Amino acid sequence: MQAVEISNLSKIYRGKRGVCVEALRDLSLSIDQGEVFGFLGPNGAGKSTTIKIIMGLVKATHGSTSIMGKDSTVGVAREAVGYLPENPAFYDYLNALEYLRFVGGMFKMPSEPLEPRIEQTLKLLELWDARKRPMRSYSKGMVQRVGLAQVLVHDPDVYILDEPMSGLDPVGRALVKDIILDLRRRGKTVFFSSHIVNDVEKICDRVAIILNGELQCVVRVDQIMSEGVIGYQVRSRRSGRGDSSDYDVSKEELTELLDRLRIEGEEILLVEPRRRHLEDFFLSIVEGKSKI
Ligand SMILES: Nc1ncnc2c1ncn2[C@@H]1O[C@H](COP(=O)(O)OP(=O)(O)OP(=O)(O)O)[C@@H](O)[C@H]1O
Repeated sequence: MQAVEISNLSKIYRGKRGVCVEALRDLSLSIDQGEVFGFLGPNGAGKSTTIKIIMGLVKATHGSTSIMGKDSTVGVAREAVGYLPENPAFYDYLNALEYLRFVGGMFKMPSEPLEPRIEQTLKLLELWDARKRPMRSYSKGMVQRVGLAQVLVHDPDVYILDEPMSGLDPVGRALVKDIILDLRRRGKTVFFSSHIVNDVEKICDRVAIILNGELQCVVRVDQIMSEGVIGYQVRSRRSGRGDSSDYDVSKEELTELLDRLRIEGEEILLVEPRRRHLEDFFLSIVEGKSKI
């Protein structure tokens, strides 16, 4: 059984004056259980629309979505899900502690696992000291962290996150990456959208790229990374001398260079692959330079 299944999804938004926007066209995706899956696309590509349809917030024009084998438009299917909306907004007059108690109550969690879980989650997201301040006083990044806290507090099996790194500083982004990696270690499924490709590269098993509402490709990140070695940087130093020399060589030229440097009595300090990053791949798809 797939954790999330999206089948032939289409969405046309119809405006009041008959203006139509085709946001999704025949999108199909399967997310395996235990997988971290990145949903990439530029602004306006259709990522949030897809996620809102899965979460039952927007109605599809055609197609269907399921979570753990159940129709995701039926509420009971979403009990196993932690959902982070894009730009979360919370009750301004509640503090983080009260809000997480409210969320735990919605998931019918008894106070015994709930209270320690709230403490653990608020500490993890560095909100513990601010837990009794009303959320209207929180910064943008703090609100995003509350959004992540309410996703984690009931320990669901499936996580659907719309731009989880949005509004966070580099420290906050690194924390979110660690949290997602920890979820993967614990066998959870994470489906998240982003347009910041560098954030995705280190944590995803697979990514899908969507453009103008159409799926362009689904790729394994490790495959892109391993196929992406385009050459090597080599640094060497003549024995007894302080200065080092750098060389950029292709894959084919590497062995010949290393042999030559050894014969010349050079000490090899570094051999580092230069690879095509996921971002290069993403840009080549989005800019139409390559297709899969
Ligand atoms: N309620 C709406 N009414 C009309 N058009 C909409 C509505 N919501 C989204 N759209 C349009 O649908 C398309 C896809 O939007 P969507 O928000 O799904 O993209 P996205 O990939 O999430 O973008 P971003 O990265 O900027 O958040 C865009 O052209 C957008 O203008």
